[in-house]
Amino acid sequence: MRERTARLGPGMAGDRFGAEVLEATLARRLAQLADDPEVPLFFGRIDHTAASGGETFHVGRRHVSDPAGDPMVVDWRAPVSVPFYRASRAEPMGLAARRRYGFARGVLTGYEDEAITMPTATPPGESAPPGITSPDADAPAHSTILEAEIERPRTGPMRDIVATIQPEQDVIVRAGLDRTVVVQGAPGTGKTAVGLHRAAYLLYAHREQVTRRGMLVVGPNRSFLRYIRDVLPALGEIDATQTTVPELVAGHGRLRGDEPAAVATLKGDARMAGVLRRALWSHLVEPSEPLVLPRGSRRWRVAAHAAREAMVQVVGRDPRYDAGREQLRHTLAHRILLQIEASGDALDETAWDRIARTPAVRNYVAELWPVVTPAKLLHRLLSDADFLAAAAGDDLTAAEREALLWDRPPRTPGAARWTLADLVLLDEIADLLDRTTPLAHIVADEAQDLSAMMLRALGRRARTGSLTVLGDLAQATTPWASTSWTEALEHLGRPDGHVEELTAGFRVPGDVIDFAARLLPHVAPDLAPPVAVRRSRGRLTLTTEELGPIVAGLAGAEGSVGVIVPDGGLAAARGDLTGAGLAFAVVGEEPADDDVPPAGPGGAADDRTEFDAHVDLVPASLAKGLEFDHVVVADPAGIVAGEPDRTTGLRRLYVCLTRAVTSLVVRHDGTLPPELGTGD
Ligand SMILES: Nc1ncnc2c1ncn2[C@@H]1O[C@H](COP(=O)(O)OP(=O)(O)OP(=O)(O)O)[C@@H](O)[C@H]1O
Repeated sequence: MRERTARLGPGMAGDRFGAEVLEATLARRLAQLADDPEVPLFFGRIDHTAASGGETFHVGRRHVSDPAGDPMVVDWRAPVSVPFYRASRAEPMGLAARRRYGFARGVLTGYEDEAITMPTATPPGESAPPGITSPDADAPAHSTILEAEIERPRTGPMRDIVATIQPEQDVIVRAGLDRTVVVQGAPGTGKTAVGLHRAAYLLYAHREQVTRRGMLVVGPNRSFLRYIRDVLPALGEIDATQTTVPELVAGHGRLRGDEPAAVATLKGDARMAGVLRRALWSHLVEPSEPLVLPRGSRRWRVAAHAAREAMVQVVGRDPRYDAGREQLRHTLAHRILLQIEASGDALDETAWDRIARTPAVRNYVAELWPVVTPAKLLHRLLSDADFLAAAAGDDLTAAEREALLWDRPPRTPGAARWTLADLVLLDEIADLLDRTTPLAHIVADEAQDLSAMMLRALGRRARTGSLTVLGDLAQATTPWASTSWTEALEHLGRPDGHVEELTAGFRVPGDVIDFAARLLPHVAPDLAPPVAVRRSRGRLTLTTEELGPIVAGLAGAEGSVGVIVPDGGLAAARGDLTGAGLAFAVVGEEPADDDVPPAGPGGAADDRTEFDAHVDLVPASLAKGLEFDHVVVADPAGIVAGEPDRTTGLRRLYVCLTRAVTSLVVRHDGTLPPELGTGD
């Protein structure tokens, strides 16, 4: 398929422009077909029963056809592939058997067959088809290939799970484009994986619409986006934009300021939406003078009361603020037009618009419906106590208004040191002025950490589309975090969205879960820990040994190593690891050239990420969403103390303790947070 595409050179096009367009299309197509030789094209096969047509399909990452154009591998997202993921002996979906292939670095290492339907079709005296083990109807299907995939030592950045998506995950992945879904799940239950596979599914199932209108994947920070960035391209999808909330609102101004958590929380409160709306619409001025339009020798007028009536009429249509101004100009122009026509003047069809554009109409309307910019409005709101009080009405207390006001207001909006919460407010104002262009779908990861106003910013970008919202309320570590998904759905403007829960833990082994779950009653009493599906119970070690030797002891381990430290302890830990002669990368810092090997065959130097290093040093605030084969959590008490309050601190620690796939070492100075209950 690649060769065929490459042969279709741009020479086929008629003219130069056509050639350029074709070249761009071919380059895209080639990029989509580009393959990692280590990633096999198929991973499964389904055999239908004779009664269901008896056909056999290989299932793979993408559709592959032979030179004659006949399908050799069907795309995992095609409807025909659904039984591969969902068929069971209880519900065979027409399958006789399912085959799973095992690969190691692109080399086929084995396969296993699972009989789905009892081979009743096999006539007596004949044996089952070769390779198909006779089913024991009562035994749960066990797959060593699936188990090996789950147990495999983790290295490098996140990989896709396309070969082993579980039935309950598949239901979410294939939810329709019109459905907004919240996925609540304990650490390691596959939320991120499911969200990315849903993105890939929607890009496939609604290709034209989703590519045209856009797909956005929103993650908590840049290093997390580097961690997941290979997953969609490995599934053949290069058309999703991966971003963070700060990047999403960066167009409104430069992020330059910081502020107390209480103020940021207040600015993130949903009540601010009403305050901004009232502040904006309070700019309308009641007309006191008539509109006078000189035309030739005559002067046409719209009386002040009639102009007022026109304004009320326009406002009643609930337009965006800027569109309302245009509508008012046209409504007033229409009134003049009627007068001119009544006087017997014949007007052509452009007259209405021409009148609306005259300086007299423009200037008159500009007085009544003044131009407002987001920055000017927010600057005034945060500087002018009376203006804020009027806009706030009963929504904010006097103390809250006091907290919102700047101590030393910048002289101009341009001089304001906007904080992240401010930029999100500017985004809300921009949408009140002019409708934000919506996208087809948004996947929002770690969404529990978003404020109501941030959720609104995402919701308006999916106004005519839908969202996949991923998160875990127990891992909320921002002061403005959600405490309920029902409320979050309200803020997203999707009260009808569904909340699904994933409970099977694919990452964290049993002993490590049991340890981390001691924190749950303190951080999220209503939530249960994941149920580990890993067979290995994992290794858990509590120690007071020095950090350098601990990590040195793991340097020869097969999988990746993550050393999680309090943000404030990063410099010291860096010294410890360097002192122990270890090579490592730091999460959040773009790696230097010689820190990590090139990323895969043909990977350019700037393709490397910190996750290509064997050992990663991780500030606790960036641990969320990541996983490592071996994890060392240094100074748990320091991690808890690094947060503004104890609950947030314990949640941060819960996040850090749940990053390990194989082993967890907790390194402390002799005292552990009492909530870990290690006193016994
Ligand atoms: N069906 C599956 N088959 C194999 N591996 C899976 C499956 N589902 C999830 N995993 C693996 O489990 C690990 C955790 O997945 P993921 O990071 O998506 O979980 P999460 O719920 O987002 O975790 P967190 O709450 O910590 O962010 C990953 O290594 C992922 O590949």
